Amino acid sequence: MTKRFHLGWFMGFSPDEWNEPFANGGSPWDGEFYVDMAKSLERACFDFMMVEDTLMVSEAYGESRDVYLKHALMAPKHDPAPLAALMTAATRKIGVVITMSTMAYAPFQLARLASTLDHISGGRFGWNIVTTGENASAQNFGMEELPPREVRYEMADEYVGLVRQLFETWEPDAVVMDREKGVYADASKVHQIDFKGKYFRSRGPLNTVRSPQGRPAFFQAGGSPRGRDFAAKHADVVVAVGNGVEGMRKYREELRGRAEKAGRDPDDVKIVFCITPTLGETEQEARDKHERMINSDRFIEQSLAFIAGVTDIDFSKFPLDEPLPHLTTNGEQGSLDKFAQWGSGKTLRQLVIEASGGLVSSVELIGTPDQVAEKMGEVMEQVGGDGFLITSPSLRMSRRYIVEVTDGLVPALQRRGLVRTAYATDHLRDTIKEF
Ligand SMILES: Cc1cc2nc3c(=O)[nH]c(=O)nc-3n(C[C@H](O)[C@H](O)[C@H](O)COP(=O)(O)O)c2cc1C
Repeated sequence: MTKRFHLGWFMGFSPDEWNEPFANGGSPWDGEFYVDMAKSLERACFDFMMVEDTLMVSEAYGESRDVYLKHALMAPKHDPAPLAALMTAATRKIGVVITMSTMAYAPFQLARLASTLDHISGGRFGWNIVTTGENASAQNFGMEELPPREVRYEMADEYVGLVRQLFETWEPDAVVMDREKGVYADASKVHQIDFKGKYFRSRGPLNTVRSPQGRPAFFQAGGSPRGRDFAAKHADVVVAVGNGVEGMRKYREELRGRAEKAGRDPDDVKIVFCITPTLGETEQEARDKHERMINSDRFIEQSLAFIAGVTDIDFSKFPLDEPLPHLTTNGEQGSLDKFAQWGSGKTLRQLVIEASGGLVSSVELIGTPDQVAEKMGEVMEQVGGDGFLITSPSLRMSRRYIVEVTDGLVPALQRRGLVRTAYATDHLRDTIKEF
């Protein structure tokens, strides 16, 4: 039997497509657009959707907010937690994962919110653990600048240790609702933790009932060696942008090795790779679409502003037709490395065109649904697993693109036995572990 792989979708509570011929409106703030999307993805049996998040209006490109606001790039971006509640209320099986930064929430507050959302979703909630990589975000939370990556992950390790303990403060049978004795919860089964770490303290217990999954599914995207160790230690699902098939295979092997060193069964850590398929009724139509996108006026500016936003490097300073000098960042080094192709001698313009649409594609997938499905199957076989995280090539969602995937690509994958055709379990962590 063909080995199946997992499908997730990566999106943000950001403006949907607003100025293209098949735009939807650009003001999805009541959540309805994304609720519809969640229903469509559930119909297509996606394992989960993951809502990204950042906490600033960037000024990284050209030291100004202008480009970001002009293109609605990385801002506006609304809070994913209430959206998660709406999306799960409208669905029954699909997992909903939101990004919350260890910099932004007090551990108790995050544990409480995650527990509440796990209840509302009936056990389908996931937390994408990020440490935040931009100074502008840190400054919104009262810091002068972002702590160095090593410190951020040291803090995050302690943070996750603490919230894990908070999730355990209510034993599974703590709520007894004994009418005769008039007891709602058995106090002997609700525990204080008195956590005193280097960075965080919390007394506990949590004031929410133990959630259906006990704790949410943990997602993470470690790119640096330190980040990968963190992912290998904590994550149920690691999301990554691979550098071609070989890069994906190596990343997965390496991460599984780290998980084993951390004392985990590597099969308990699923690795899913970002892709941005471009689909058409014919291969030529798909290629034309792709060409139109990369040759549009705004493409280069948007791509550079995006990579500037996640690396805190001002890409407006570099000439477009010369190679980049070697650069490092306290932000997303992995995204920078993938984008810059160090040593290739390529000009900045060539790099942008090759990154083709948001820097988040692990392999190029352009063609008819059948062609792309076939290639996805081949790639997964070579990589070894465990799935893909789809996002749109323009990083904007449109109903048209969602339908191309749910009614074109997914059925083509299902016909090949490569993805699920039904949900077997109710909880997100079980869905992820099913294969
Ligand atoms: C697919 C993917 C999604 C990510 N989503 C977010 C996000 O929503 N918010 C955020 O602050 N960082 C996000 N990141 C950044 C990661 O959390 C991480 O910082 C990055 O991969 C670099 O790794 P490092 O922290 O080990 O340097 C994402 C990364 C990837 C690859």
